[in-house]
Amino acid sequence: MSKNYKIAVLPGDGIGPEVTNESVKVLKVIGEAYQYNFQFDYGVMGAEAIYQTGNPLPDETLELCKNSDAVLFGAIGDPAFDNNPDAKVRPEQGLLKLRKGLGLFANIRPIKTYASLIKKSPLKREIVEGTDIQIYRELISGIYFGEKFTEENGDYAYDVCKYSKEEITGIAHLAFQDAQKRKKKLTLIDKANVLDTSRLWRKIVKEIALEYPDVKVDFMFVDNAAMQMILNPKQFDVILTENMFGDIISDEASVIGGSIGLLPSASIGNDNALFEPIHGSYPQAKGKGIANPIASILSAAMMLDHLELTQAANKLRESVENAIESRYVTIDLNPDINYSTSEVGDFIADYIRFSERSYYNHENVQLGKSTIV
Ligand SMILES: NC(=O)C1=CN([C@@H]2O[C@H](COP(=O)(O)OP(=O)(O)OC[C@H]3O[C@@H](n4cnc5c(N)ncnc54)[C@H](O)[C@@H]3O)[C@@H](O)[C@H]2O)C=CC1
Ligand SMILES: CC(C)CC(=O)C(=O)O
Ligand SMILES: [Mg+2]
Repeated sequence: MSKNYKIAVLPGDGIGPEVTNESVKVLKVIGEAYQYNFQFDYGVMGAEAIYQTGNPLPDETLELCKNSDAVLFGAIGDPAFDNNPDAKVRPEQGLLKLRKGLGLFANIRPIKTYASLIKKSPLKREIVEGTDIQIYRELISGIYFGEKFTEENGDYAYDVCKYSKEEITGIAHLAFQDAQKRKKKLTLIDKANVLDTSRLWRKIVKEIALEYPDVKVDFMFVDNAAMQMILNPKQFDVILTENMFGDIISDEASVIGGSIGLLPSASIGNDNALFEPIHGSYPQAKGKGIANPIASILSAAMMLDHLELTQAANKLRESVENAIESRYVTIDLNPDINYSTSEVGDFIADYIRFSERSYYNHENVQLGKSTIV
């Protein structure tokens, strides 16, 4: 009997719906090939939700997510709000409220390279080749969640950065446990020469490190880390950092692989999990069919890992690698060939179909007839 999984799908704004469509497309094929019953329930959020309901995260959307096995999220954001400093309600508030409401304290962002894309990076081959980093970004505290104030005359404003021991402890343990399975190195990125919150991070991470004696810990100021990330990214194994530093450092790290359109993430809490590309809504590309869907599809693979569907997760990653190595990619990675968002999704879906024997038999398709593999 096939197992049921309830997946909440929040496509969001800009390119969010286009890239999320491709993830749902490939997940449907995975479901058929491996006999998993994925039920996709859609929710509205972001600018789209503001236009429809006045609220960037309607209660029904949060409830839908809470009652699901996992959430697949696209992206939110709209220039109508970005260009209006007086907007009282913003799409981004919906995303922060969603992360907080689901208790998603750890955002995990893997950074890696693909052999055929090494030359797409603006950095030298010897710098990027073999990079393999896991960034653990705290996701529901820090300056994005502290109190805010703007004076009525608009001449004065502040955002407060706060952290508690509990908020640091949960994600730190996850990062140390991952480091134990990897190269056993953890770098805390902070600004402990200036910020009290960073000094708290250092103190707590040093205490927790005693429980993981096999993991080598080092500390790096974020300004230096920004430079080291593009000078010598291979020095990093697991990076642990607070919310805003992790946001910025991970976008910077996307130049190593060749495009931010490749980078997925998992946002993990005690009771819920959400999977999202690290990029935003890229509004300039909306509706053009040029957005790279791979960040979203690899986020779906992280979702399969989370659901303990490891074989399917590995198949999905293999299919993405096949598309990349076959140069079947969007314009950000190949301006000469330039496949569309949905063509890349189709290619990945077809690879799964044609490489899964059970699916062949099921569909009565003759083995060896594929033009794709
Ligand atoms: N998680 C989320 O929903 C996020 C939302 N945003 C929102 O998105 C909007 C746009 O923000 P930006 O700063 O321009 O960041 P962005 O990540 O949307 O785009 C920055 C640049 O990255 C590249 N890019 C992004 N996604 C791509 C994809 N799938 N394929 C190929 N290239 C891609 C494009 O060159 C683009 O100009 C804003 O409203 C912002 O608030 C920004 C970051 C995260
Ligand atoms: C729009 C922000 C709230 C989020 C962001 O940039 C991110 O999570 O990468
Ligand atoms: Mg970001």
